[in-house]
Order: sequence, then structure tokens, then C-alpha cells
Amino acid sequence: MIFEVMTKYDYEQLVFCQDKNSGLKAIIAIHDTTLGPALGGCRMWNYQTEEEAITDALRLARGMTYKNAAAGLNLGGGKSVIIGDPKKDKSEELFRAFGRFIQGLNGRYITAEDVGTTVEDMDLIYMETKYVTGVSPAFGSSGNPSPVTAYGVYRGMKATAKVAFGDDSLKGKTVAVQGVGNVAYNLCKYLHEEGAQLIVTDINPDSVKRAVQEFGAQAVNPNEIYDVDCDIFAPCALGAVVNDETIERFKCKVIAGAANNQLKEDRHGDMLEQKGIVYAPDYVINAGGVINVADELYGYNRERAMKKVEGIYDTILKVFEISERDGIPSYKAADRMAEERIESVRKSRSTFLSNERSILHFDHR
Ligand SMILES: NC(=O)C1=CN([C@@H]2O[C@H](COP(=O)(O)OP(=O)(O)OC[C@H]3O[C@@H](n4cnc5c(N)ncnc54)[C@H](O)[C@@H]3O)[C@@H](O)[C@H]2O)C=CC1
Ligand SMILES: CC(C)CC(=O)C(=O)O
Repeated sequence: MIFEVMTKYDYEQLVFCQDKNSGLKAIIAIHDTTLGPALGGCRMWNYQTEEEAITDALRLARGMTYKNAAAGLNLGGGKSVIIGDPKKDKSEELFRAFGRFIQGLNGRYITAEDVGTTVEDMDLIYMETKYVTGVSPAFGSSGNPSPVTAYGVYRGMKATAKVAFGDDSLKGKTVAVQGVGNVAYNLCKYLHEEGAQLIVTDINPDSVKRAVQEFGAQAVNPNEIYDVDCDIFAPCALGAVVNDETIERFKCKVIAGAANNQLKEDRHGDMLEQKGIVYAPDYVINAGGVINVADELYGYNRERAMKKVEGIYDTILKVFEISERDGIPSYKAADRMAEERIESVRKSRSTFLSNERSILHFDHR
């Protein structure tokens, strides 16, 4: 069954990591390295079954191939998951053991934060491997990617508003935010500063309370967020929230948020289009974090990174241009843009290039 899925979507490698001493059970999925080493975060989550963890790792890794390609990065797509409760199961041994598995891949996979992992966890991984980003700024690194992801989502939301409402101002717009965690808290700050009205929800009452107190947000129960009257729905928790059930309920004109894999299936992107909801493809709008951590690989320069993140505005506009030009929904337009880049690089890479393993270096004459 696993090879069937890997073949269907062309995955290169799936690595299972087990370490009895620390209790580590992790999966590293490498989807495609045509553009460069696979970069993508590490999620720690209390998966109920191994299948759920494998499926999540695979889906997230493929998303990173498209995200990195669409963002113009010289990086392929990969992602990892650690099976466990981030509130109870973290330890130095666990992350160091995980770091050693990453080191074993010799640079084919580079990790970073995702849901359930922090800068401190990355610092532990860094004790064992240099193939980790989002490490503490004290190491010359870029630190927590979430605020930068939020800035990119904010920029992408403005561009999507321009397409949907003819004006990119978010002043007076009502934005319903699902999940006010690391990314969305920072996103709410930008939205509040611009004068947007916020409706928020989270399964963590403390996060909701903070958004209500700091941004005057209106709070609703997690299951009510799909029904609220709003201009923009911003999914910023987990994936698959755009599905048969929720599409019927949405009253928004725009969907633009940070969560990965927002569409449960591709056909839900078609359904949004039919309903007249303008959808900002998830992996384009939420690329700020990866653009920021990827800059570390050149020697981190915050100004350069932020300039690139700002460009998410133009990338989103480009996606909608392709969508209009080719008469396809926005999610397909984003896929087309990413796939075209990967294909053109794949073709130009078929040209011979000498390296230490090539025949030119086995000179016995
Ligand atoms: N952190 C980053 O830089 C990036 C994050 N993302 C994606 O953005 C999303 C959010 O990431 P973070 O803010 O880092 O994670 P986080 O874990 O800090 O925030 C997620 C929030 O969603 C809440 N939540 C979970 N299930 C919920 C539900 N059913 N209803 C309402 N709230 C719920 C959680 O309690 C938490 O507060 C994730 O899908 C992540 O993969 C994507 C790109 C970069
Ligand atoms: C820096 C990261 C959060 C990269 C990643 O895994 C993502 O964009 O989903």
C-alpha cells in the first residue's frame, strides 16, 4: 500500500526512525529533490494510528515540494513527523536521536519547526546535525519562523482581497480566524493594526482569551467558525478544513490562511471556485516561514529574507493571473506554476556536470 501511494505521487523516500532509549518514533518523508535538498518542518503530534502519521508526513512533504518551487527556492520538498504528545513526550534524548537520523541522510533533508515543535527543540537537533534551520538567533540563525509566516499570510491576504474586492485594504473587513496559535496570533496583530474586525476560535481557551483582550476579537466556539458572517475565512489550525461539509456553510468571499493542506481533496478547490469563493492556495500564501529559514543556508540576512517574503503579494497575484488566463481554479494555477518550474529545472539538469563521482575523476590511464 505504501509503495502504491509513493508511486502515485512520485515520492523519493520514506524513512522510519526508531530509538528505544528516547522513545523516538518518527517518519521523514522526502517527496522530490529536483530543485535541491528537501526542506520542511518537523511536526510533533499525538497521532492515533501509524497510518495517520504516515499519511500526514506524505501529504505535508508533497506540499513542501510545491511550496518551495512556487516560492522560487532552490529546495525540494520534505517533512517529518514525530509521534508523541508535544506537551508530555519531549526530551533532550528524543530530539538528539532525531537529529542523528537527519544527519544520516547527509543533507537530503533539512528540518525546521512545525506544529508542536519549537526553537528550543531545533537547538537540540542542532547538537547532532547542521541540517536544521529555525535554530536560536544566538547561533546566527533566524529563530522562530511563525511571525514571518504571519507576515507572508498578511501580504498574501491583501493581494487576495485586491482580486476579490478590487482593493487590497483590509480596513473594516471581517476576518474569521480558525486557530490563534503561533502564526495566527501574529497575523491577528497585523490585521488589527490595519483596522480589520476579528472573529476567532481555538480549542485552547487561553489563546482565545489573549486575542479577545489584545485585539478586541469576538470569540466563537470551534465548530461555529464555519458559519459566521465574514469577508475572509483564515484557516490557521490544521488541514482538510475545506471539505464537503464546510463548503456548504461558508459565508465568506475569500479563504486565505496559514494552515497546510487546507483542501481535503483537490475537488474541493473546484467547489470553492463554483461557489465564487476566492481561494489563496495554501502553500503559496504560507511560504513566509520557509523563505525565512531557507535564507539561513546563505548566511541569514533578515532584510533580504523579509523582502522575499513581501513578494508573496506578487506571487499570489501571479497565481490569479494564471487562473484567469488558463480558465482554471486558483489551486490548479498554483500547481501549474510550481510544476512548470520543477520540470524546466529537471530538464536543464539532465546536462552532464562533472563532480567527484563522475567518470572523469576515475582516471587510471
Ligand atoms: N509555524 C509556521 O511558520 C508555519 C505554519 N504553517 C501551518 O500553519 C498552521 C498553524 O501553525 P502554527 O501557528 O505554527 O501552529 P500552532 O500549533 O502554534 O497553532 C495552531 C493553533 O490551532 C489550534 N487548533 C487546533 N485544532 C483546532 C481546531 N479544531 N479548532 C480551532 N483551533 C484549533 C491550536 O490549539 C493552536 O492554538 C499549521 O497548519 C502549520 O502547518 C505553515 C507554514 C509555516
Ligand atoms: C519553516 C517551516 C515552518 C517550513 C514548513 O514546514 C512549512 O512551511 O510548512
